[in-house]
Amino acid sequence: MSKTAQLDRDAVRIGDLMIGHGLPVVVIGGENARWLRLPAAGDSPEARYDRSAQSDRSDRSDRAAGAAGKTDGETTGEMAEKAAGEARARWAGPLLVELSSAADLPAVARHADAVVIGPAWAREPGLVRAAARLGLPVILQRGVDQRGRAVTLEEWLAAADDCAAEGNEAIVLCENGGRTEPAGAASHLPPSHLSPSDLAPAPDSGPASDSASDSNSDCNSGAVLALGRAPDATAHAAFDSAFRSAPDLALMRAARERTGRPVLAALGRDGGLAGAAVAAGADGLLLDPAAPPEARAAADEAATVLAALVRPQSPRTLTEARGEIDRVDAALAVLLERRALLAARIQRLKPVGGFQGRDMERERRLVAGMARRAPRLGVRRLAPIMNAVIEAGLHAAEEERARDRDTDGM
Ligand SMILES: C=C(O[C@@H]1C=C(C(=O)O)C=C[C@H]1O)C(=O)O
Repeated sequence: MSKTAQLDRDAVRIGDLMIGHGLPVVVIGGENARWLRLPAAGDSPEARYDRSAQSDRSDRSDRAAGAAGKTDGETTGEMAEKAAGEARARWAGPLLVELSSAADLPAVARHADAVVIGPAWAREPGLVRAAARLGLPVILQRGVDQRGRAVTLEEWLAAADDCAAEGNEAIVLCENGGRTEPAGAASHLPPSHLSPSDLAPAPDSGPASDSASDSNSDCNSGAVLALGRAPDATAHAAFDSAFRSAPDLALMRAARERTGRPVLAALGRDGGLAGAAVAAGADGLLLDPAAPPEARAAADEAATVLAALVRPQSPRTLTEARGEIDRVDAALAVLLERRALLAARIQRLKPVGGFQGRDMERERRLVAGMARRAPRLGVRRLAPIMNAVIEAGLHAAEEERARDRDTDGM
């Protein structure tokens, strides 16, 4: 019996984590689920050391290389076994393991809850099919392949079809970034003009190497053009790097619409696009194992607050419904806090502020405006709610002013 027990293509279960349409946005790489990238055979000892140090710094040593670094005589498969086994022993929750080669498959089958196929392999049907046959959910990443070429939407979806052809429908599409369109004037070269020496890792992607593993060494970096030959190269390089390594959210959305399968946005170590990814329909956010706490916080916040606004759900159980209420309340709290700050500002701007300067006509109009967006409550029910909100804001503002006066008078 396969571990996936997949019924429907629009939701995939990984351990106790459900990813899909109509379900809460998941954050992988944070508290919900871990992502382990297996060390590649070509990893130099320095690269392994460097990766390990990054993991240690972020206090999240899921990145196997280094922690379970290769010692002499160890095969790639043994390395994978050790790394995946160690990760499993440290973490009981959902564990996603990224292959570095076909030799890793047995270790993945033994220890992982899902197999991750990195962008380097999306166009290797043999490996994709072999991974699908493990019977685990498959996370299929799109980005830049081993030769520095961006995998197209069609190729990505063809790889998903390869998985499905093996009888595995538990597929999650993960958009990593890597543009097919050139971003800067100097990069109007067809991909076939590229040689490995034209490629450089993105700034945060660790030591440069033309090995397959290193061109895929960071979730979100991919390989970018080093525009070293053009005169305006330096000016464009930083922009190009950021642009090319960011997930293509329009493409992610298209993949979701075309296939009905759940999609993830790979954010790398930067939470900056978390909100945009959620708004674009991501069912989950994938963070690099070495992402700093701020990136994880940004991803969690987008998956909670923003998702409550842009991703209405239809929960079926009491637990699901309460989870959704918690997210809506989180969004309300953020907005109530912002409203109270604005109301306090207004009290300072008005000739007469506070309760003394209360403007009942303005309050009546704002309730009427809100009732159009909240027809279930209507004016009659909203009026007392907003009266309480407004009075709470005025009380907080008056207390703050009194404190300020005391401080000034001292
Ligand atoms: C903020 C103001 O002061 C008071 C508080 C209001 C509010 O919190 O929305 C509205 C009207 C006033 O009674 C204002 O005049 O706009």
